[in-house]
Amino acid sequence: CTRYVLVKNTSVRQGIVDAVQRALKDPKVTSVVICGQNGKFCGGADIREFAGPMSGPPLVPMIHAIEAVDKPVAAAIEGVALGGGLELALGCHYRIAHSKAVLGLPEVTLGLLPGAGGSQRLPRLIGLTAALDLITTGRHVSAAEALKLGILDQVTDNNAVDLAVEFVRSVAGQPLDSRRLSTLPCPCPPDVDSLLDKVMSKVRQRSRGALAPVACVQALRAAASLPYAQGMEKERELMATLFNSGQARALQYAFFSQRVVGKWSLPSGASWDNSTARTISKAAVIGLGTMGRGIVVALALTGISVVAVETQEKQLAEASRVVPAMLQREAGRRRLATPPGVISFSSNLQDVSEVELVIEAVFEDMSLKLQVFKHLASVCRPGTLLCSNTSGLDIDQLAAVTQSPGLVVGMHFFAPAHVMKLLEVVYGPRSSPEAVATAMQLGKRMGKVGVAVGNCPGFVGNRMLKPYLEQANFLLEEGATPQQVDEALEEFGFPMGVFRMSDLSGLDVGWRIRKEAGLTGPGVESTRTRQGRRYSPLPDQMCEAGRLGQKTGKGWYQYDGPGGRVARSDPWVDIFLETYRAEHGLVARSITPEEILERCLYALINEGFNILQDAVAAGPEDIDAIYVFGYGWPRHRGGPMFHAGQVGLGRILERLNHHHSHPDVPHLKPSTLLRRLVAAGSPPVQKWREFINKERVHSQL
Ligand SMILES: C[C@H](O)[C@H](C)C(=O)SCCNC(=O)CCNC(=O)[C@H](O)C(C)(C)COP(=O)([O-])OP(=O)([O-])OC[C@H]1O[C@@H](n2cnc3c(N)ncnc32)[C@H](O)[C@@H]1OP(=O)([O-])[O-]
Repeated sequence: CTRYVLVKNTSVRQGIVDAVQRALKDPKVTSVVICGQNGKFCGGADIREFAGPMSGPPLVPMIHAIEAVDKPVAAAIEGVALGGGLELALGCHYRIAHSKAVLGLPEVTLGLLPGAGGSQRLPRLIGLTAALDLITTGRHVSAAEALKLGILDQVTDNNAVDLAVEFVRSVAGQPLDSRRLSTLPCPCPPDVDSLLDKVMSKVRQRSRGALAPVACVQALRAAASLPYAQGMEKERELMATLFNSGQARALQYAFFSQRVVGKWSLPSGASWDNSTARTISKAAVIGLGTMGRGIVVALALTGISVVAVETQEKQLAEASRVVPAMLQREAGRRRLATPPGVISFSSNLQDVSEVELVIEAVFEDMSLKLQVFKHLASVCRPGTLLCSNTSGLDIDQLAAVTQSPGLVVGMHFFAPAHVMKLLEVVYGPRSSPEAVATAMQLGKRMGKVGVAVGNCPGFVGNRMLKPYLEQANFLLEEGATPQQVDEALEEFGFPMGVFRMSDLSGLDVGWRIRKEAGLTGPGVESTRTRQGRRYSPLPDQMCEAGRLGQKTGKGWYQYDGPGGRVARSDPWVDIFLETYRAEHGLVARSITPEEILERCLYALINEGFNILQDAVAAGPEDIDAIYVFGYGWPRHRGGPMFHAGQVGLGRILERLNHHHSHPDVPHLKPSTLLRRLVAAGSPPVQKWREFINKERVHSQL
């Protein structure tokens, strides 16, 4: 028996072909074990190879060659068997794994489908129903689940390679026909067509407009209805369609962006690889409203002990009841490796004197936050990191009231804080690299996608949201309905349009921010130009009419009472808009979905370019990760900045100029950076960082 250690990408394929050939020719070899290196079987194809021509032997015939071998071949799976890695294992006659191994066919998350026979072999092994679940979701399964499903033959806590060697020796000489998956029928339920139709409508609904999940179902339909060879032809056709699609490129960009943002850097030169993070074991959360409770749970899930402080007795009593249940539910769902941290509840800020990090999550009111930070500065021991969950207020102003401004950063969570993956880590000019590194590391421990961003009103996500919402409101003034705007955005791929989203989060959230900014409220003149910019008072008037969204049963839509979830159009809103337009002499015009997307999305993208220009985000990947993980941007479109590259920067610039030139559609003045990139020939999004850094060096010279 010969062990062949393999590594990923072209050299893997060549190595396997050579090894199998040698094994076949060598009469002393009775059986073969294929294993990985350094405790990792194979993570699948090298995604970086997709951009260029594939070299080396193709995967499909290589796996067929293995399956056809007349000596038993076992895959010894440690670490991961994902994508092409699992497809390789499915071509083997047996599969043995370590109990900690993870398996899956995640191609759909990259805009692809299992293109090396996985869509045809897996359903023949575990049945159509189970294969539909794994392939259309791309989810990973543990070794235990894989054993239960029938993917694995044995699982061990000991050395999987040794067990595979012993096992495959024991079956040497036995017939292999029943082990060659491509020769087996595909086990299907009696109502196979209705199952496939049901799954097809589910995947279409789950990620609207995404191509890969639909193709996965089509490939599995082929597995269920065609002979293997024809099924493989169908898989090849579908893969060819997906491989060069914009969605595949967008999803592969999103895969790498999620990792790029972890390699953060600050304008000061501090970065992930030259800064030291402090490991936190005791933390505190101040303010136990919805966000504070979620943050307490997110921290405790990492094993950190948490002091949860709320000065309002009623709020504290409710949190003391609700939070443990939230923690128990979430801990059960995640099968934690370490037990959750202990949570203690208190109404006394003095009780945070021994913690290493505090996250303030009180009401979004600067005077209140300043009070809390002043108090914390006097209570906490020196060296304690003080973080704020503010969604856009000035971090540096908070830092200024403490003795150690270097230890103040923003940790902006997104509701629900224990579920949403995005975390904006906001550094002020005085934030130390240690504070940023510690917050980023803590975010990673919480399973978040942490993005380091600069301190400005709204930081990155909410700063871009502002012009996006403005344009949506302007479109209502000009003749659109909330349904039309939402439908255009949902057709683009957002799970919820902007007005449905406002109803969900509550119209009063934005109203409070605009009042805090002096844009509306008692004593502010109700004109359509405020602070020098066109302003739409529509949302304010909705709030003044008590229409706050789902919480009041009425907002841009109507619901079955307060807390209702099902949005229905409301004639009251149509009359409200008609009356408003008449009052202001506005004549409604018909507005196309294309204009809605241009006005909303290009306004958002343009602000993204301004953010890059201001160095508030280090690169387009940071902005795209923020929008994919925090704002529902469809992942199969990569993110706003990636999308801009796909539309064409010249086109974006031309449309912004077109709309900006219209006297009644201001604020779409193209960003200088956008203009510079177009003038430089519109480099691909992966090159923008270089361009920005080079520009910055020139501008400082
Ligand atoms: C024919 C076939 O049908 C089709 C066509 C395919 O097979 S398509 C491909 C299918 N395979 C996948 O989808 C697996 C994708 N990878 C993962 O899920 C995870 O990586 C991991 C395996 C579970 C490990 O997680 P990790 O947390 O320990 O490390 P990491 O931080 O994620 O990754 C560590 C480093 O490795 C890089 N990396 C990981 N997987 C990669 C891949 N498949 N290709 C290229 N680079 C990869 C990653 O960018 C990072 O780089 P850098 O930032 O260090 O420069």
